[in-house]
Amino acid sequence: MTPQTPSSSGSDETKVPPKSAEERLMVAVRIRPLKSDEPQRALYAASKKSVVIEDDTDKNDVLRHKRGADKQYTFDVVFSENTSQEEVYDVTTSSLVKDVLNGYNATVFAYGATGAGKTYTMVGDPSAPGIMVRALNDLFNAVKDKQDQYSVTMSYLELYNEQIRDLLNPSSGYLELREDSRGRNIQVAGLSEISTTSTNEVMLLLQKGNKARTVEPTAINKTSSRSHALLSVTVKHTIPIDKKNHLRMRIKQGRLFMIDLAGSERANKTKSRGKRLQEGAHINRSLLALGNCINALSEGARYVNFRDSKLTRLLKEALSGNCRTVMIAHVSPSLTQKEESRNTLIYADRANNISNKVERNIYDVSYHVTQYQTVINELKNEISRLQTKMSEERPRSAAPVRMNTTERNKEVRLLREQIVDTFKEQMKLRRKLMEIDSHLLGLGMDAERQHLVISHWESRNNKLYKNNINQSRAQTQQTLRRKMKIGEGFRSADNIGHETADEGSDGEIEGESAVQQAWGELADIEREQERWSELRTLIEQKLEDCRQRGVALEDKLPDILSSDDEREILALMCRVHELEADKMALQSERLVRQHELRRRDLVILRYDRQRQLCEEIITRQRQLMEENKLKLPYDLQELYQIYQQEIHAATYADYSVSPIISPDKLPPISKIYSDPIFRKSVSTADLSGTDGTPPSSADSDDLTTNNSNFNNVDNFMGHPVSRPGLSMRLPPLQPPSPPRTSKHIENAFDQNLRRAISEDSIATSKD
Ligand SMILES: Nc1ncnc2c1ncn2[C@@H]1O[C@H](COP(=O)(O)OP(=O)(O)OP(=O)(O)O)[C@@H](O)[C@H]1O
Repeated sequence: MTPQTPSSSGSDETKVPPKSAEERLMVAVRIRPLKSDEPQRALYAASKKSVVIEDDTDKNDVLRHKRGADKQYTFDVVFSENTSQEEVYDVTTSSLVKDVLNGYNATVFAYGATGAGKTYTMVGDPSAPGIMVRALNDLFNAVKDKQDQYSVTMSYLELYNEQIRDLLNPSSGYLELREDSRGRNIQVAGLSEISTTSTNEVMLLLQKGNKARTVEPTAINKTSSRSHALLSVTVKHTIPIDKKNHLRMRIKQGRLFMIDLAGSERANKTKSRGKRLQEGAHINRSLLALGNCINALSEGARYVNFRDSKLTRLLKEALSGNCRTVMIAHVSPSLTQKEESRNTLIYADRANNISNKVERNIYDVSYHVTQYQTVINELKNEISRLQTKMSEERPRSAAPVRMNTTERNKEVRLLREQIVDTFKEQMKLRRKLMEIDSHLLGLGMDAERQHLVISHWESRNNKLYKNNINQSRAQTQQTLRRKMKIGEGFRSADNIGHETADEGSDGEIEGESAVQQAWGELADIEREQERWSELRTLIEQKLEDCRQRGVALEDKLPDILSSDDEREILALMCRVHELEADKMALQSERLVRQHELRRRDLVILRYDRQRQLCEEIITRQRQLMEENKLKLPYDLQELYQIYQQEIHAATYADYSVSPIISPDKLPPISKIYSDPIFRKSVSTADLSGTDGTPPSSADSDDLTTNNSNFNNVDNFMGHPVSRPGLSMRLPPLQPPSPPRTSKHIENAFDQNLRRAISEDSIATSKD
């Protein structure tokens, strides 16, 4: 079996992989060392890729021994007992870390029976840190000096008895798993997402989380994890697309899940009773659900039931979504654990057949969409801070004793009102900031539009433009500005681009006045941008002041409140923050969708332009052929025919949704019918049967002069495809119209493009 490790794209950002690639799950097996109380071995690594379970039949019983041979399993990689933590990390996870930095999702999960070494691999100990510590370390080192571009957030949860607990904030109780109606977009509501850029802080958080995890001794493992633990780190890399004004951003977002599953166990072996027994049952049930999913996925089932347990719902993306996944199956070499090891290897072997579609999460968003995200992150941070405050045991202050109840209540009310007011003001200022950003975005788009007009003009009038954009642009700009200054009309301008532009032609005059206007507007836009940027700085300062006031007020709380009051207020504030964050998340999601739709509109417009140009070229070429009575090669005839069918098929499809396109509209290529050369001999009656039937080749025989077969449009274009229920009539002849030049098409395209851009700016500024 060829190992197909999750290929790392390294840090080379120019290498853009295919949009989405099918990738097989990587399966590694790690064998833990035998313990002193495990005298007999049943399993060993036969090579770097294979593991053997020994047959335990009596070696002297020749017949039975022959029947039950040792069983060998092959995997992407097998780690023998003495493999170091570093090697395991390097082979399985270090490339995933690079992938995550490049915008991919990745998961590494440890699977296996209880006591097989999963927690050792994932968490490790201080002298031999495991994958989680090493991965976090590498991630933070990679972004250390680029904190302005990267944001890193982490969360850590445990799934214990089918209940989700936040390991970074254990006092928050059980959390809910939410997903949309189609079972996608799975999220844990209320889970703290801590954003940090400090490696030390993140290590402390990890330690804190590990301490909070439910661990109990069992007969098999003194430190048996009774829960599944999921550590998630999200890395967001924001790169300005427009380096000048930072209004449009490209975001690469990758997420790394590191999962330490609880181990499957047999109650009689673990000697579990009571609570332990119940835990074991839950663990086994969720692992059984995981096993079922692995089975179904490995067999290529069309429907896989992820809904059987929370574990499988949480792992859905890793097993069947957009994610590079590595499974590290753990086995004990001990004879006493042979059956458990065999089961693990069987599942690992099946998992080898699972593959995922992996693609990079890169999207372009306008600045204010990222702003929403910033505000949401800030609110989430505040929630975490307040929650930590709530869980801290505070010494009771002397103040409540000094004050009587009425005084204290009055003071508490006042403080609460002040805190809520400051929060409201903060939200108002944040929204104001977003409005300003939105306006700046609109201005940026306006500027882009003007640049489009200018560069269009430049490209038409200045050949240098393509070879040396900057020089050419600066040159054009300088010349135009000089002319504007001295009030010279563009009509009388020299040939600015030193090119062969048609001086005096209507199009040229139009173009010149448009470019003059564009420069004027650009100057206005720049002034506006400056004004709004100043206002933004002012509001930002106000927001910072307001935030400081809020923190100062919160700090007053311990002096005035008894612990219960304080908790109540903090809980209330958390709720308000949560609601605001949820609202913002919804708004930003809506914006992202709108943005995506608008982007697609632009792409469609571009395709449309290409299509129109192709039609123009084909029609003109056909015209030339007709005029010169050229014989059409057979393959070209065929291509025309396919094209004709394609156009009819598209027209048919469009007709069902769009009332604008009539089914009997002749495809643009057939514009040839209206060309003078045809008009001479073709009449409407010739082309369109009154009964709505397509014209036969005999009907159009008159069209031909010499090469009747080749010049007969239906012969070489094929008959229009008739569809049941649709009468395919050819349209009446169009009155002769001047041929549409590519310039006309471009103008129409530019108008559409401009419309789309201005709609975009209107929509964004409304948002
Ligand atoms: N590769 C290894 N090298 C040295 N010691 C190991 C190794 N793997 C596991 N151990 C030791 O074996 C014991 C059990 O390991 P661990 O707790 O990681 O198992 P587990 O699979 O997580 O079990 P459970 O599912 O019950 O939590 C621990 O004392 C651990 O230190």
